[in-house]
Amino acid sequence: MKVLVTDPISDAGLDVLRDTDHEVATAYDAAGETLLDAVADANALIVRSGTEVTRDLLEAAPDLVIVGRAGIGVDNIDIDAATDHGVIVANAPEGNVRAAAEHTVAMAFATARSIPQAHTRLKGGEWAKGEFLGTELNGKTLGVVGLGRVGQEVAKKLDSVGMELIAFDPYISEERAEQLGAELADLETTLERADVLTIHTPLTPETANMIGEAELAEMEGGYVVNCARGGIVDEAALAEAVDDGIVAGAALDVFAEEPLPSDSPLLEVEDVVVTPHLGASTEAAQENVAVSTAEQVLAAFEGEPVMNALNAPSMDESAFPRVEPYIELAETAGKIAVQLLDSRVETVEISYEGDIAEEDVDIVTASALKGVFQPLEWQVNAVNAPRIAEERGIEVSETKRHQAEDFQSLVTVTVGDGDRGIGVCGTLFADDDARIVRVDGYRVDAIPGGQMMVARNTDEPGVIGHIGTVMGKYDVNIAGMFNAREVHGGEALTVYNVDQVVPDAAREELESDERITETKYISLNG
Ligand SMILES: NC(=O)C1=CN([C@@H]2O[C@H](COP(=O)(O)OP(=O)(O)OC[C@H]3O[C@@H](n4cnc5c(N)ncnc54)[C@H](O)[C@@H]3O)[C@@H](O)[C@H]2O)C=CC1
Ligand SMILES: O=C(O)C(=O)COP(=O)(O)O
Repeated sequence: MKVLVTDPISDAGLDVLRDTDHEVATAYDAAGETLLDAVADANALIVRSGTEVTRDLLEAAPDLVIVGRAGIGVDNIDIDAATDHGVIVANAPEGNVRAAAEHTVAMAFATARSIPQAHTRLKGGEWAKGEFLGTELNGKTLGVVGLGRVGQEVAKKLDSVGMELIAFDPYISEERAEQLGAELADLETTLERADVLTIHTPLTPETANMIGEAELAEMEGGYVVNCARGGIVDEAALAEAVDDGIVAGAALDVFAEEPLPSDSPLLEVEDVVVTPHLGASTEAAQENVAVSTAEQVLAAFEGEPVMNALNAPSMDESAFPRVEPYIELAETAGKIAVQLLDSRVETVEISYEGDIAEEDVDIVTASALKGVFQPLEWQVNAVNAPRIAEERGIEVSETKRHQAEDFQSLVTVTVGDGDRGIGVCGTLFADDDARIVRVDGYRVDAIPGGQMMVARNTDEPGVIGHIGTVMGKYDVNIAGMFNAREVHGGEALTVYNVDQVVPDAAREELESDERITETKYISLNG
């Protein structure tokens, strides 16, 4: 597998990848066509905030399995497009939180005490002591917009220097805010009360330009710190508010245009402190996020759950060994069921019985859907299968029953076309040996694999012999079979494992015999 890294990450992460047999390539300055060429044969792409992962880029990378973001923000990644292409997107949401929070605190002090401005004057030979009268943070109010991981860490740190805490975050519980000693309020109140306003939301359509001229007007002499994302605060409005003294000062680590915001008015304003997106740039943070991202790439290559996947089912690592064998079984059951139905799929039901019903089975359900869609869709996998179902208006349901008749665990995939449904039920014997134990209500004991044929015929002497003869005539070798019937002399269903494709002509010849009602060739390959 080839891992392409397009933004600089710590050697600690690169070493995790290099310790495997995978190829690791870096293309730090690649852009435009060069970048598209570089991703053409990549199986994984690792980025930071410097690479725009667009739909075009994803289209240029047909073998991509995962995009790993060695950091938190994924606003530079088109996750929708990745999902459409069946590409996992995973970030590293923990590793740089402390670094980002420390940088935010440093920026709050830097602006409140004019440290960069005083520094520049002194380096220029001026002892401008009398010109700087700072603001003490002790006793002032910190307004936090976005009380997530970084926001909470900043709140804790600035609480310990004696600040009051007020926060605006519509998606956080009162209880969590209370634990931090923060009062939850609406945006307007937060702006009015904050002496220092610090932003910690992701950049989304909802947060873009959420702090503009009207919001800044509420600040009256306060400070604004943004170490989250450029574009959340309107840069022109902030530059003007600081210039006019409505806002006392601002400190920014992030810009609407990066790198080097070419015409941001903020760079011209004396009381605006800036850093070039350094929030996560500590050795510890970079090691953390690089290692975490490399591990997730390896998990994706192994088909294991990717812990921080943003668009794919993820699961608890300790439960994975119990669930893993069912992933393939469900896919197989889905593939068989859809080929037996052989008409438009309108419903898919995945039911779990016995021990497996106790587990988190999202990943198994996604895999069953993958099996159902595989014969129909190019490049379908557990990432995009749930979306394919949704887009096609296919009703997906999941049921769980804690008891399983005769077996420890059963997974049944039933596909329906609105008129009828075909259920294929599988289980695992010792050593995770997969068995199909029920097909459309018939009890069978079939080993799924390779190529199969399922025939329905009347239960009378000579029929199976006739089927064997016809198959032989078409050079199809029968490797194994299981015959099932509900009642003596009624309809029987037989599952054949075959070594060759069953040609249409063979099936037509079989079906021309009035004792044989239906034959279906099933391929589990691909
Ligand atoms: N400058 C840098 O180098 C770094 C920047 N970041 C950025 O910091 C930001 C925060 O990261 P985390 O705390 O890890 O994210 P998080 O997801 O843990 O927290 C974000 C919080 O924002 C809240 N939120 C979402 N929409 C909101 C809205 N419309 N109004 C108010 N609150 C809203 C969410 O409920 C959540 O609590 C992200 O934008 C991230 O990219 C993170 C690390 C380093
Ligand atoms: O983790 C984040 O969200 C960051 O903003 C850090 O960005 P970076 O990895 O330094 O480009």
